Amino acid sequence: MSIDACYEGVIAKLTDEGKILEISKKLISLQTNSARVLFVYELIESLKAFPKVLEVKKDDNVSTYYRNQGNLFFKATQNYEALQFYNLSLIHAPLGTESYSLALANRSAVLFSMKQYDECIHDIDTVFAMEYPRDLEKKLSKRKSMCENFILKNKEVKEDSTKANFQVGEILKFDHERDKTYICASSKLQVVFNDEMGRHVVAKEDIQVGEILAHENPYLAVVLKSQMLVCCNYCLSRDLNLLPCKSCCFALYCSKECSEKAWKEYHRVECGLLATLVHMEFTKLELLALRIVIRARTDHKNWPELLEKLVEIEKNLNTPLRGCENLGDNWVYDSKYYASIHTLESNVEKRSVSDIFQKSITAAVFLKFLIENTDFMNADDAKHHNRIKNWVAGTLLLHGMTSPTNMHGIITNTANKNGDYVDELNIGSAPYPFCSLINHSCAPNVVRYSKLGFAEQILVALRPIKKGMQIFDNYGPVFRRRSHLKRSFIANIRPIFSKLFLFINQVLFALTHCSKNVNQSLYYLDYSGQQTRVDTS
Ligand SMILES: C[S@@+](CC[C@H](N)C(=O)[O-])C[C@H]1O[C@@H](n2cnc3c(N)ncnc32)[C@H](O)[C@@H]1O
Repeated sequence: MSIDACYEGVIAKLTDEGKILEISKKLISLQTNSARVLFVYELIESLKAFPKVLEVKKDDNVSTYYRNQGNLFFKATQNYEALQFYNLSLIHAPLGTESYSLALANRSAVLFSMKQYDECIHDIDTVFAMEYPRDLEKKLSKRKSMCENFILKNKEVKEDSTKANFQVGEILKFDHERDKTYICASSKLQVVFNDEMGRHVVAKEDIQVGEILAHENPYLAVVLKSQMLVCCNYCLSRDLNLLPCKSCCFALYCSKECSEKAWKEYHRVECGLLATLVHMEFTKLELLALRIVIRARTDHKNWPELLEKLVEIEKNLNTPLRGCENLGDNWVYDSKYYASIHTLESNVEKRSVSDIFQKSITAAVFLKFLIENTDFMNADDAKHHNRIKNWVAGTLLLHGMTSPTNMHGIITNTANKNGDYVDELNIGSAPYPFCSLINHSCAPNVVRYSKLGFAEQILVALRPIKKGMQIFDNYGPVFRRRSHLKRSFIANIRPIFSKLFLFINQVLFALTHCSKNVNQSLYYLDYSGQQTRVDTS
């Protein structure tokens, strides 16, 4: 059952029972997010409408099926499809089995055919480090030595391009003095507040076109379903040597480090739920809300430490320290700390009942999964149980509301086989708490840019910005239509700017283009392995 079907099922039952008005009135009367979610939770329970959690286990037969699919594509020299089917095969193979080695060995053949020799050797070495069918040894050793020969031949060319990439990295370096509180931002910017604009960012000094104004990493990120087979599930880098989570069939990582960080920060809780989360088609914003709540807890030693921190965060809500973390002698606003995420705008008072009801259903379903299928809510001390349940319920809804208002899509640029700019590609979504303080305009004066295959964003001045002027970003076409903007920029002048965006993207693409296995990103399979989209350029 999808989450939409769950929502529609609840509405249909309430309509049949003639209870829609009564439930809406009750929901409106509730004052806190936790009260709303716990009310909806009881309602879904009474209607017996909670979905069940699915279990998808690693399975040799499924792995073999996908490996055979990969073989078909490989034979047809459709390397990118073959690679993704081998990744599906790998992700479904129980660790240490023959299927696991074969998926890797076959992927190394694709990498060889794609002339990705370092990556090919990497996969072969991974196979050699495991128990593997001995008849593979001769073939893989031969492939490895062919790679080594090619690498030796190409060494000179590679050294030249490394030099060029290094210079390019220097060009985009953010070396301006940083603000002492908003530490990812230039000291030329200032965060201010007024009733009309909420929190917003203004220029403290004149800013030139092209100046880098901020360089921000996200608090965490969610990779899009369509990109799960080609991107690291933690850092979103596109990598040809991804390795799967040992337990679930949904997460691939580019390194042990990413896999361990993901496990510690949220995957330990999410791992057993991912099959259900993918199957139920939760949106990236809903998944972000869940992941943020989990990470908020794992950022702290235990529940009491988090609950104590929340008291401090709430105390600062209506002060200039909103969202800041106390580092002893200094307060900083930094995406590393949950305070910056907890305090993002939720627009709760502008939301309709049906919107709040829908978001409360999602929150209640997440809460149910966390209570019944994970140990997330377990506290050592029984007296905290109710507080924890209330907090998790309310915070799932809070971030169900902050996500659509604040999250940024992570867009990467793609190249064709010749390395020329082709298109923009959406790979994920993430909270960037500083970038989220920037208001929207159809005539923006800054643009956000993600380096190829990375989640970090840089903020670049699109026009000269005079001291005192507000910094404006363009949130995209949907936001423009929102009626609650107090100052609306009605004229749709995005078409004028889109050419400029394209140009800037192309320039930045050219500057940041690196050879890190990202060029073929237009080729992807839907996670199910059923759909293919092939770039023909
Ligand atoms: C990403 S936040 C921007 C920071 C926000 N002003 C705050 O106080 O946190 C987006 C929200 O800011 C407000 N906003 C964005 N652009 C605006 C504008 N041009 N005028 C007034 N409010 C705006 C809307 O409430 C919107 O949902």
